[in-house]
Amino acid sequence: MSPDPLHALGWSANFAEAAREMVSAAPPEVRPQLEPGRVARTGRSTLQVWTARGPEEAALPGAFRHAVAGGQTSPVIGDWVMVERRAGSPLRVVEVLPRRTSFARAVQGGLAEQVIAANVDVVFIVTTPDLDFDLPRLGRYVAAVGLSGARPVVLLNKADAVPEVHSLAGSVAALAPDLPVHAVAAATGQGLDALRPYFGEGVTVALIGSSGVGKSTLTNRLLGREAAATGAVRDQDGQGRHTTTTRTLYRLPAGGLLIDNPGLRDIAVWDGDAGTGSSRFGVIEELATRCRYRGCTHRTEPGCAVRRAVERGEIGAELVAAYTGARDLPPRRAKRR
Ligand SMILES: Nc1nc2c(ncn2[C@@H]2O[C@H](COP(=O)(O)OP(=O)(O)OP(=O)(O)O)[C@@H](O)[C@H]2O)c(=O)[nH]1
Ligand SMILES: [Zn+2]
Repeated sequence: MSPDPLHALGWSANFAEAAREMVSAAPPEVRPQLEPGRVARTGRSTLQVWTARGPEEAALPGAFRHAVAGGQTSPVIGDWVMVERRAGSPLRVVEVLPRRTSFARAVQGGLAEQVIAANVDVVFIVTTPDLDFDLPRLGRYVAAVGLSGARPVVLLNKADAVPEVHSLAGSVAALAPDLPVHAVAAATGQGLDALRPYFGEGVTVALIGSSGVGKSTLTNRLLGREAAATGAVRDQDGQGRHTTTTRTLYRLPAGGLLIDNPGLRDIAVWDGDAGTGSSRFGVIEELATRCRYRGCTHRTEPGCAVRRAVERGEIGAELVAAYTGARDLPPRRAKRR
């Protein structure tokens, strides 16, 4: 298998290492049947995965669907999974490789987390001054994106129709150090050339922003085709508030990948918990599923995946301190998994 098609999909050394470990832990007769693929679309019992051969359907065994605490991680869009290819049977998902970044939102009133997208490198936070523009809230989204592990970039859209776009760029850029801000008009293409450099080979970009800011228009512009239904279409077919219903990973003609996902794109789902609640800790909770002990406090236990991530510089020690401080419960006896 040539590695090149995978690199174009975002494959990197970390994933390769995790895949090697996984393969070497498998029974010898199974090893040659295992290969990686990237989740481009999720369904209930099947996924679309992109392997070195191209887009393929893969079966999702039940263990992934009824994932409970301590069970198998359920694949989400953007995940790298290992699939088993056996002659005469359909491709089958075997394992989800550790995520480099993950977006989660609180569900069940903050009691649980749902990961929406994985392995996103850059998030375009799309906003426009003609809608409910709120600088402090934008600042919270920027911070939340940073904590997820992705790089935040703000797009002030509708520059053709809303002149305030230009006067606001300065105050938006001041929200965080080195925060890129671009004034664009998705409808006319104005300013979009400045976005091309983000779409390097294998780089995954996701879009978030309130309804009506122009995410679908931007997606179509970047893809050069009508992939996502825009507001105008929605008004005609009279469907619900959001027109984009499939969770889709797109490949851009010039390289790079774009996730336009209804669960991710509406920043309202982050509201309220983006600054202080559990969503900023999604990365840690994801890592914690790989700690050796269930109930690991991420302080002194051996085999702690959270501390290992800090040591590797993958997450900040301050975030972990905030997290462990947030749940400073009486010590529980750690249970070996
Ligand atoms: N003037 C102007 N209008 C734009 C621009 N981009 C989008 N629009 C319009 O804004 C409306 C909403 O655009 P969409 O692309 O559907 O917005 P969306 O963010 O995908 O909205 P949801 O699907 O509801 O989340 C449409 O009528 C677009 O034509 C722009 O750059 N300039
Ligand atoms: Zn731990």
